[in-house]
Amino acid sequence: MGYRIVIADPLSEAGLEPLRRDPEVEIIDVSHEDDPDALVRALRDADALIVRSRTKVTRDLLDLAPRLKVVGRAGVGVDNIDVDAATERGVLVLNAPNGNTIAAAEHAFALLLALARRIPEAHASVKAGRWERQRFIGFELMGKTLGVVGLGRIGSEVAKRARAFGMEVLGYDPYLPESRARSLGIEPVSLEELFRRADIITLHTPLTEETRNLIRRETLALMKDGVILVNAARGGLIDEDALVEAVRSGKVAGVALDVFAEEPPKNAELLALERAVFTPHLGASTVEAQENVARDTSIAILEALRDRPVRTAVNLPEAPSPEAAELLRLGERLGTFAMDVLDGPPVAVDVTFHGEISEAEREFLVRAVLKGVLARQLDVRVNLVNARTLARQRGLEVQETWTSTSTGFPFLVQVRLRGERGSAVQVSGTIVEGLGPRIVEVEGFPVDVPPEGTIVFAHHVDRPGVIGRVGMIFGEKGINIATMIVGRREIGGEAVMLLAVDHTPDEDTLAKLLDIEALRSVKLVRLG
Ligand SMILES: NC(=O)C1=CN([C@@H]2O[C@H](COP(=O)(O)OP(=O)(O)OC[C@H]3O[C@@H](n4cnc5c(N)ncnc54)[C@H](O)[C@@H]3O)[C@@H](O)[C@H]2O)C=CC1
Ligand SMILES: O=C(O)CCC(=O)C(=O)O
Repeated sequence: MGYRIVIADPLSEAGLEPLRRDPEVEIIDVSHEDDPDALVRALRDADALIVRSRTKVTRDLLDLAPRLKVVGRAGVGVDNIDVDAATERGVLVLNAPNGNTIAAAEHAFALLLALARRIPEAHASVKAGRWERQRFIGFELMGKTLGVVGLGRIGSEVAKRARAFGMEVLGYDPYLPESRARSLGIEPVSLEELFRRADIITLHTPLTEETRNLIRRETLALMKDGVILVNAARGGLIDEDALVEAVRSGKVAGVALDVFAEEPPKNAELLALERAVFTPHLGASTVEAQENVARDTSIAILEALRDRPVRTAVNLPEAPSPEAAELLRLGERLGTFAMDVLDGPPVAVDVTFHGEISEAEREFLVRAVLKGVLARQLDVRVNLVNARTLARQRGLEVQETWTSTSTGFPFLVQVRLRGERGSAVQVSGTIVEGLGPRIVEVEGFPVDVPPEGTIVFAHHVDRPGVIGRVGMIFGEKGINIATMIVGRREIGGEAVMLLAVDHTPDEDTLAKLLDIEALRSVKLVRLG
């Protein structure tokens, strides 16, 4: 089965090489089409969509792509993608966050140096035949204090370069440990202190509700008179009207912008400012960065299409380990098992983890369990991306507990699915080295079965002859029993039976089983 991958925005041809050489991939490149319907037509049977920043991946656009599995952003910011809408539809969103870090950091410096040495104006003057050496007096970076807001990939590279220029570097990032800032030679400070002390402020945060209009009248008022501002992150971080006022009043002595609230910018007052340097969102526009992000996105898209863990997923936590696939299989099958055995619709899932299991593994397992529970009930595609969202939408309560109590297994995942009117099912599993996922407990009875294929699950009373009669019924129907596991707590007491069968028994066979007096209930579990 091939994959149809739509490319909506121009990307580096060299970076697309992993897709071009994959025999299973068909590329539909509409990036140079003038007709806006070309994208709509291409999306009808697309498996993946790759964008840079031009294409807006809206809820409506996603509705036109019923087969879409993944959207790849060849860059960092995903603010051109409606990630919530993608998540609801089970569409994975991924980005390429590492490939353009250096390009963006160097561009922030290019902007700052261009502003400091008045290069754009001086260049224009020379081109116009003038030689105005007295007009273009700049300022040096050495000894100045740079305030870096956002100390992630780009912010920390900017800080490194600033140190090399002999600048003192202050940094503000509420999500980064102070020790990390210090190890980069950055003095961690509050945002207010950064605003008060910095000669030059450069922004490197994503655009979020918290960072929108980070630079506005009130925050500008805190800054030094004659401050310099650089923004190569997102236009929405600055209230442009407030900025225009501050530049006109001299509060801000210069501004260098690569990004604008609206792109291309329409704010004539902003564009008319002197002591300003503007570029048309070029931060990531180097040959190297574009090749990097296109390659990283191509590789990640192929991983996603082949259901392999993706490190740069935006709406899915980072895959926990190379063994993630086994964990996912275990979680999903425990969910399916519980769902198939439960009487009536589920109202709550309690997932209890015992032993050594990381936070990332727990998150993946919970999503996998929910996927197993929900896939039986819903028409819509359920996957790890939308499992939590769908559970919430359907009012399925999810409780997670993690205890360090030893169970004899390195780790154990216990799923308790609760239904209406007090019904409940409990099933636990683990991964056994060399054997893979195993179900090791059902309804409090110890068992040991791989969560595979079709399983007949029965409650019975531990009496002689029951197992023989069950075997006979299957034999008469020509159904081979691959494995039979019986769990009991005491001789002659309540017991459970799990029979892995090679063919799915029909209703008649199940009814015959129920005729056995000692058999209390029989359920068919289909684990795929
Ligand atoms: N001009 C261009 O072409 C490019 C622009 N960008 C922009 O730069 C931004 C940063 O990119 P990276 O450094 O790669 O991202 P990153 O995720 O590595 O770093 C962002 C940092 O901002 C911090 N942050 C979040 N909220 C904050 C707040 N309220 N105050 C202070 N810090 C906060 C985070 O903790 C994180 O450390 C991207 O989100 C994107 O919008 C990225 C690449 C190219
Ligand atoms: O694709 C581009 O050039 C924009 C880069 C960018 O802003 C990002 O990666 O967030």
